[in-house]
Amino acid sequence: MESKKLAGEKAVEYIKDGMIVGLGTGSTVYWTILKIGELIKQGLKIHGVPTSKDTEQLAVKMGIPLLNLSELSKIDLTIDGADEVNPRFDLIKGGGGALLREKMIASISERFVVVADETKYVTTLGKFPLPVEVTQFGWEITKKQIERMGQINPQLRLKDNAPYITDNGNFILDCYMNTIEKPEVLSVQLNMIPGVVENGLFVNMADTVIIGGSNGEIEIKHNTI
Ligand SMILES: O=C[C@H](O)[C@H](O)[C@H](O)COP(=O)(O)O
Repeated sequence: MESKKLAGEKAVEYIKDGMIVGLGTGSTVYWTILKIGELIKQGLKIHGVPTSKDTEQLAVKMGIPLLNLSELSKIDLTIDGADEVNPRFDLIKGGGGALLREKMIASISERFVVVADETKYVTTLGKFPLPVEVTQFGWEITKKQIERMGQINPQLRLKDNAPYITDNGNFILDCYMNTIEKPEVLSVQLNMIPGVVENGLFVNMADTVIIGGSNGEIEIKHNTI
């Protein structure tokens, strides 16, 4: 928790007065949102755009004024967590089920800052099962089509013994693979399957990655690729 807090709180240094800030989802960016709440009490003026219903609730609780994505054409800065990050600034996201809104918001952000603890930084993506958001309608067929791609084992995500339902009313297939050699290829292939709404690969989208270490140190990596 301490390394998540380190990374999460550090990210507020990228926020400037007047910015529109995309607010990610999860237990690392949680610390960013709490810190933003404190700064707002001290006079910081920003607007947030939440990437999930959970984040919306937390942001409201912290007194962060919010904007709706549909009112905007761009976002100054988005801060979000990740399940895995590789040295090419590719990410796996969606462990908390928020991948679609997160990707939509990151895609219109001028700067995308990722906060993570050191366990998330890996040489090759894929140990963490890749979340793929699919329509409820015909999800079994979508699952079969993903299986047919080979070396992928998609499993319907469950919560309390029932299918997990995203904020967008869809299901999630967690795809077990072990290694993802070419995230840029896999991402396109998955999104071409009818019934796939979005996948959790964020290919070279991060501009900055802030990594919190268990030794209390913070490492900041800037994307120059
Ligand atoms: O859907 C959830 C998001 O992609 C999260 O940002 C990701 O799962 C990382 O979450 P955490 O910081 O809790 O590990």
